[in-house]
Amino acid sequence: MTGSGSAAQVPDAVVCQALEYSFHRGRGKEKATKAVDGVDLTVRTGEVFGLLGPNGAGKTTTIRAITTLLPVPSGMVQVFGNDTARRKMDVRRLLGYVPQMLSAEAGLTGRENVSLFARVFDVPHAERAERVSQALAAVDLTEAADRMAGTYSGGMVRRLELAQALVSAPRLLVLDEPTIGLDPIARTSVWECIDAVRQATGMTVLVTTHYMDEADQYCDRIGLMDRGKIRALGTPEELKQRVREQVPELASPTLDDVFRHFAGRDLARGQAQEGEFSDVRRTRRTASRVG
Ligand SMILES: Nc1ncnc2c1ncn2[C@@H]1O[C@H](COP(=O)(O)OP(=O)(O)OP(=O)(O)O)[C@@H](O)[C@H]1O
Repeated sequence: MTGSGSAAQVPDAVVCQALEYSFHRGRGKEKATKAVDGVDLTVRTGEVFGLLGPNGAGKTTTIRAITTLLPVPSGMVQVFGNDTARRKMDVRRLLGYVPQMLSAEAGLTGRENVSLFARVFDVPHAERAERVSQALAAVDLTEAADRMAGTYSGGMVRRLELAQALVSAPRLLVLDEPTIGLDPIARTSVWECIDAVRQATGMTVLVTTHYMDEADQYCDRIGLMDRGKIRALGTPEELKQRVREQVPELASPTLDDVFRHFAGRDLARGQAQEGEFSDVRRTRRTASRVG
């Protein structure tokens, strides 16, 4: 699969074709939830791609398949041309992943946390100290680097987790709800760090979020996901333009209007109806992050 546009021969960062994933439960695994239902998706090399949708839409399941943390029972996923089913370790070497779950250790300093990741990801010993310092500097944690992570604010913890993911110099950074539960200032600083690293390295970023304003401001293209399917895909402006053409009375649609148009319901309603358990789980994750 080659990249689109003029950058021919450069493989796309991610290609998903007809991706499906179901969770089975019950004694005989007879009850199934189809979390991902035929997703076709391309993330172009160098872009910031946002997977946007309410709780339970299937975003996390999709990125867990892309990051090789879930098998792909049906469909195909490639990362920079590597099939995740056949070249799992090659794919993992190309990735940095910041999951929703807390991945920093409170009882270690920021520097120790990042060093741990440098060792796990085989950063050469001779380069390790320098690379750790660079990763901490990239997320503006140089001054706090030798403090215990348990003393960090929620925003600092998220930036520390970014540094952990960046220390192996990934070509693709995958972030699952990177700003969930943060105040607006901390959210902005997380995005500024992501943006600065991307400008400096040309790294591709795949991010899930349900914050429409962030997607609008920071993502080059977005995929609107609901109930396991991609409902619409394009730049924020392209999606708004499609709504303007199809609903002329909406002269200045927001991304919320775009979601409502393509998913047939409000993003907020999707959250309230399907996201209660996720919301509690997420609030707890956030509390443990900050606490
Ligand atoms: N381990 C699991 N076992 C059973 N069902 C699951 C599991 N993980 C997710 N699901 C279900 O799969 C569907 C998609 O969940 P997923 O976490 O991918 O959505 P999401 O868009 O990332 O939402 P959230 O941000 O709330 O995690 C939901 O219906 C969810 O309840």
